[in-house]
Amino acid sequence: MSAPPATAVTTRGLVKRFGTTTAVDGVDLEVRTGELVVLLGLSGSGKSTLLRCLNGLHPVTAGEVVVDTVAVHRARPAELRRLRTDVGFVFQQFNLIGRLTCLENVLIGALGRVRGPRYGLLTWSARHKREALAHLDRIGLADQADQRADTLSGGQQQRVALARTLMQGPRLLLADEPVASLDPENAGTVMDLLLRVCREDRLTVVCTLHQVDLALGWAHRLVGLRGGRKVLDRTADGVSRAEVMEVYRRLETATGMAVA
Ligand SMILES: Nc1ncnc2c1ncn2[C@@H]1O[C@H](COP(=O)(O)OP(=O)(O)OP(=O)(O)O)[C@@H](O)[C@H]1O
Repeated sequence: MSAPPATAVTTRGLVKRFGTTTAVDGVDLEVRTGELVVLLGLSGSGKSTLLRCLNGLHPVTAGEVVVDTVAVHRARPAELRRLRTDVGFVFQQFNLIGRLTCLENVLIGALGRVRGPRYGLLTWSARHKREALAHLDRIGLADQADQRADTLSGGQQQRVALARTLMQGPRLLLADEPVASLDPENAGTVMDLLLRVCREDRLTVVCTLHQVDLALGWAHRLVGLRGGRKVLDRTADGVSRAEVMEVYRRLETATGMAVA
């Protein structure tokens, strides 16, 4: 891809329905290149669905999604496959292959960039191995390169998962509750790393979180969803906690009952 445009992600009137459930309801969003945007909202407010619409994991029902210069909402399967090598995805559950070493797991991130399959460490070039080691070094786990992934702590596994995603060479990184299963210290370490790749690589990060304090501490911008609609879109600078907590105000139904 050529030089990235200043806007990394644009959605216009994005709607995603599952049967009769409207998960995302007319969301307009602009994410600038190099920004760390956190999506907040109650469980079921549409955060994960919105994230998955950005790389075409969920086809959209209506509206537009543009990532870099790719119109995701009308992309053909081959175009979507190409896009997904430019868009990394970090999941809550790490999804490492436990019996493989950390280095082998990170190398998997490069599969989209090489021709043909790879079976084991010996089939990777020295250049790829050096690159994978450099990513492990960056996340502070170079000395664990030869250790089986399933022997690491949750926090360490999530860092390896991040290194694997960086190995992909993405421009956009989508992270779906990347710290939900981590203790506060490890959660902070992972958020630090996400912010660092934003700053140093000008990588754009869109991340869902449940912890408002982490969002306030690390995000450049906060986007709040309620019932699939965008109800907050503010730079984190100067935003008050009370303002953010409004996102979590329960929806009032016609009968006065509170629902999420
Ligand atoms: N694959 C699916 N099929 C049917 N309904 C879905 C599907 N994925 C999400 N939904 C529904 O869409 C709505 C939004 O869900 P989504 O997972 O995006 O919310 P969320 O804000 O990410 O929630 P959480 O914080 O619990 O992960 C919910 O009502 C959910 O049940």
